[in-house]
Amino acid sequence: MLAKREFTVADEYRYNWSSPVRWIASHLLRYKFYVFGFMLLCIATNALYASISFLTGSAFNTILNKGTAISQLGVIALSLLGIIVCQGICDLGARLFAEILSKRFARNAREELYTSLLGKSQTFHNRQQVGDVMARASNDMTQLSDMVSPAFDVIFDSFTSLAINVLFISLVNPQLLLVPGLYIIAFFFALRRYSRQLSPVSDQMREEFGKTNAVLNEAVAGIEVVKATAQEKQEVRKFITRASRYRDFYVENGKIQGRYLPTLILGVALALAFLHALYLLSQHQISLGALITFMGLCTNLRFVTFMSIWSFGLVQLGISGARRILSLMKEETEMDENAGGHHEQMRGEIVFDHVTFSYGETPILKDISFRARPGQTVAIVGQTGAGKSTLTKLVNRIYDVNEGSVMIDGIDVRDWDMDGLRSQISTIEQDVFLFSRTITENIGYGLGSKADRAAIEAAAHDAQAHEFIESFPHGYETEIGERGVTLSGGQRQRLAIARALLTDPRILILDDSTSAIDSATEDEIQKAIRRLLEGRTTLLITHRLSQIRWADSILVLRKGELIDQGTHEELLARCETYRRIFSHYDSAIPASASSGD
Ligand SMILES: Nc1ncnc2c1ncn2[C@@H]1O[C@H](COP(=O)(O)OP(=O)(O)OP(=O)(O)O)[C@@H](O)[C@H]1O
Repeated sequence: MLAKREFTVADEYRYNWSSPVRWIASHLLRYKFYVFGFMLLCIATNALYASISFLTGSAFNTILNKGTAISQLGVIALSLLGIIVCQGICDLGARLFAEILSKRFARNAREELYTSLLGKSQTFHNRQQVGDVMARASNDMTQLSDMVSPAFDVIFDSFTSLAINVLFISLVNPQLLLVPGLYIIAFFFALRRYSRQLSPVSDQMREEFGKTNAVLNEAVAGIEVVKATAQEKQEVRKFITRASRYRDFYVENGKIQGRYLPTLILGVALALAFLHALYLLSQHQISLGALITFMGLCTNLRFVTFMSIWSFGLVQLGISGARRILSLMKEETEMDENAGGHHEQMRGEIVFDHVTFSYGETPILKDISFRARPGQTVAIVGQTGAGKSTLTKLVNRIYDVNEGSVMIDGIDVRDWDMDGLRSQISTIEQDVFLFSRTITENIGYGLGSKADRAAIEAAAHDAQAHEFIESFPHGYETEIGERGVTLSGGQRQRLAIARALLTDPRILILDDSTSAIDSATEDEIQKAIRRLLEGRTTLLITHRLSQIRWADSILVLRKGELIDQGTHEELLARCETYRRIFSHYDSAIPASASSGD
């Protein structure tokens, strides 16, 4: 388990992460009853199956032994029937237990990965390709499930069958063990070589599959750009290149399977075993019935031989999948939920004390210091790329500072309980994210199941969203398309404002929040925003002059440095950069909006 996580689930089951195999074992051993039940049922199935050959041999001996009564044959036939029925029941139980184990394993591993991803920092998620993460969460998970059932199931079953058949052969006549013994030694060496050859190819296959998925995911997510720039051919080429690499490893995998030696060795072994048994028969060391039993038991060795080709292939793919899932979960994350940290109702004072921050090598924010008192609105202005959005992301710890500190109510944000901190800060970003759920669920998202319908409608009213929501045929129950594509930019932002109003945060971060709203609704939106800001400390990034003017204080950023701060009038009077930005914003504002300022 990782030392740092942003999110944990109460009473979480701890699995062993020290290696992929141990991780798999710890998942399976969570259900010991099913694991041992499966093993016992497999052993019973195989013992019963092997005894069929035994009884067939005794039937031959009975027939050849002229003095015996026909009733003895009847007893053997009835015993065979009973054995077959019992074997069928045990077989059914073993398969059922294996299936239960496989599905529970996949379900628990999915849950573990999902929880782990939710607990990772934003920096971690910035590093990942969504398509690759999805491939791990879906396809690699399926490989895990297939590895347990049918692969493990068949492997355990076939190796139990091997052991029991060998045991039964030794009961017929220990001398008969010679050829099967030599075969088993050769089989194990060949199998070890096969697994070693297969392992790197399986790893590469899973890796290539993830990359192919990432290319596909990116093209589908950016389909508008692909179409608008007529780059379908380029995307197809990229995809084919990736898919061909995956195919090459798939073919390589097939070649290794094709070179699987034990099937050939088994053919030779069966012929030698027959010769050996004939020799022993000619020496009167075994009966004809024993020879038939022996050959029946030898033929059962085919099962383990043939099944190993694909079952070991599936196991290798499962282990490769487990390795990829585990490596994602084990990747260190920078932040911790800090459970037990400072947690109380915020007043809303924000202090930046000599803050320096960088995403990589180059500092994006340099030595920033300012104070926002509770309830104040602080606007942040600066050219594009100056670091305005980055600065706001340090307040709710999307990222942590490199130097200096960000304090809320006098406590460093790193000492706050993560949940307590984030639940009292709301952000409305430039690119509002909505879930493909109903409007009610989207507005109530920040409160989870606690949101009631009346409060949601009141928030929508205040955000000037009620009217357009009601105009939809399903009103508040309208399903929003993925990422909110079925709504206009302005509608998305009003839903975001409603969401923020509902959570009633002490601190609000508004990042260019009204830029997509047309001038006709501008006045109403201004009202909604004023209501939203009332009594909350707000960090405001906007191109709206009217909003900048309301601000109690304005920070002027240039290339990550805070070059001045003060009120609109103060800055107009003394800050050349502010005047320049201000004149730029002014000209960017439509005439109707400007006149309202
Ligand atoms: N996740 C990230 N990883 C690496 N660099 C980033 C990341 N996000 C932003 N940057 C870089 O940080 C710098 C500041 O970006 P930021 O988004 O804070 O600027 P901004 O002032 O808000 O710009 P805009 O007004 O265009 O939104 C930019 O140079 C940008 O390239």
